[in-house]
Amino acid sequence: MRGGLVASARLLPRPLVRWFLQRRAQLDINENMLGGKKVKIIFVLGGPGSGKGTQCSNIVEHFGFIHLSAGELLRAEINSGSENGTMIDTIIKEGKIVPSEITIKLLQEAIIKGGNDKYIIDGFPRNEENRAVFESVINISPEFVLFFDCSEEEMERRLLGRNQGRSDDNIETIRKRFKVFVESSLPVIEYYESKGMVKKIDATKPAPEVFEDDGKRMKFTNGIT
Ligand SMILES: Nc1ncnc2c1ncn2[C@@H]1O[C@H](COP(=O)(O)OP(=O)(O)OP(=O)(O)O)[C@@H](O)[C@H]1O
Ligand SMILES: O=c1ccn([C@@H]2O[C@H](COP(=O)(O)O)[C@@H](O)[C@H]2O)c(=O)[nH]1
Ligand SMILES: [Mg+2]
Repeated sequence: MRGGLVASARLLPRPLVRWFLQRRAQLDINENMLGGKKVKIIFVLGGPGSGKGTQCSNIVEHFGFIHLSAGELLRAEINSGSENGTMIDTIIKEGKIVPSEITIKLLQEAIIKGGNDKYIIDGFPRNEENRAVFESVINISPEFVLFFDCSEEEMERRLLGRNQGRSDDNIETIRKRFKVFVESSLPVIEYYESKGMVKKIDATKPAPEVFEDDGKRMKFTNGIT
């Protein structure tokens, strides 16, 4: 295990540290191994409405990754009638961030179930605690991080026009999500930037151009096969 566990443990309440340590033991997690599989992970970050989900579908279609959207997993958890459903629903409507142990457990289970070794994780980690816990306790580092850079004006326009019945696609929640993105999620991107792991994508352009970018689609996978 890398030294990061000590740092991330300091960020966490004691019962949470205990919970994660038990899970590590149960799942026999080693460096970039989960459930006996060696996995490669790309994180996809960017503001609400920057087009992460849209481009992840393209990446799946063209490059054979499994797409895991943390937000979709949380919405599925609400719809499953789970005991945490009401709490997750309230947090999403407030544009806040769900506790790490809930999101990471859902991601872990999805990776273990997934019949693949390449995962593109969309919308996670959302804050420094998410990042530190995932990397140190789950012990998987991303190969790199895609950052979808888009203006708030354009993201707001897209979200208000999304029309998929999401409870957070309203102007009050959108404004709260922008604030949370700047205060909590940008520091995660800055952390990876300081390690030279971020590929910045100009996400303001129309969707086909974001993916094609003069035919350089491979920027999305950095040659991972
Ligand atoms: N490049 C683009 N230009 C215009 N509209 C776009 C573009 N990319 C995505 N959209 C549209 O904007 C809306 C938001 O896109 P998408 O759901 O992919 O964003 P997201 O980053 O996953 O958002 P969230 O964080 O809220 O899940 C959708 O209606 C989508 O069709
Ligand atoms: O890691 C995560 C991912 C998402 N959330 C909550 O869900 C909503 C919607 O997420 P999308 O990625 O935009 O679908 C987000 O605003 C958070 O409230 C989370 O808490 N943690
Ligand atoms: Mg999305």
